[in-house]
Amino acid sequence: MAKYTIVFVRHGESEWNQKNLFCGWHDADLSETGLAEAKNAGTMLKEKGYTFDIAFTSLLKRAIKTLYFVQDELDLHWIPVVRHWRLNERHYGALQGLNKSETAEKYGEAQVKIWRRSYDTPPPALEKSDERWSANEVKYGNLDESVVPPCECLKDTVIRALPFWHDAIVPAMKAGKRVIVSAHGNSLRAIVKYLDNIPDSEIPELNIPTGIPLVYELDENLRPLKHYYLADEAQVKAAMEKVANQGKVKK
Ligand SMILES: O=C(O)[C@@H](CO)OP(=O)(O)O
Repeated sequence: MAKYTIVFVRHGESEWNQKNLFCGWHDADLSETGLAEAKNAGTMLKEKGYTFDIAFTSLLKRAIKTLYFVQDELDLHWIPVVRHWRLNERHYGALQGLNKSETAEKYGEAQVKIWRRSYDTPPPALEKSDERWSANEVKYGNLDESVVPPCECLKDTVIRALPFWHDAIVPAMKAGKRVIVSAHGNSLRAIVKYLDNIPDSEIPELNIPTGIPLVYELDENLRPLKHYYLADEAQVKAAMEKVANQGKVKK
């Protein structure tokens, strides 16, 4: 029997998802569709009887707002919310702001897949002089500049996300709290890779859809017993394919 249950949700569609732009640490807002997805995630959780004692999210508004709309549906505005940069999206470096399909036209779909999904090949790095350099943003002002990445491959995201998993999320679960995590496609891929021990060679094929709650049931050693999305299989499959196809040349 499961000792712990944790719910992950990737934020609803952002305005930059809608435009098919590499987003990373750029603080894109939810699109209208994303807002509806966030509310729908809350409704699905409510219908299935989920409730939470604490929530964790990133410093990016697409995840924070998604969490808020989930809380709103569940009438859980009052629970503690811990926001942390370690749950941020993977930093997409100099690709941030570029269109994924146009980048595939220019560099080829295979290269874009490497940049999007390989475990340890990072995208091109941002220069400190670039106006997109994240350390210039007020919200990262209290961070040591050396931890603000110029770009990240998934391996880098695993390395920076796991300390937060172990030091903040696990203790909350062990204290008996029901936890929800609202984060991002790649920060969630990082956590799920760790939980399910997914090999580096298989992780490129994992895509996490927006706005569909993903439930993990864990044993007393925090090993996953099973996981499932709160949506039917066909819907999840289609949503995953949609994410995978974002890196393809537009026909
Ligand atoms: O652009 C991004 O930051 C991420 C998530 O939206 O995209 P991808 O699925 O290409 O890693």
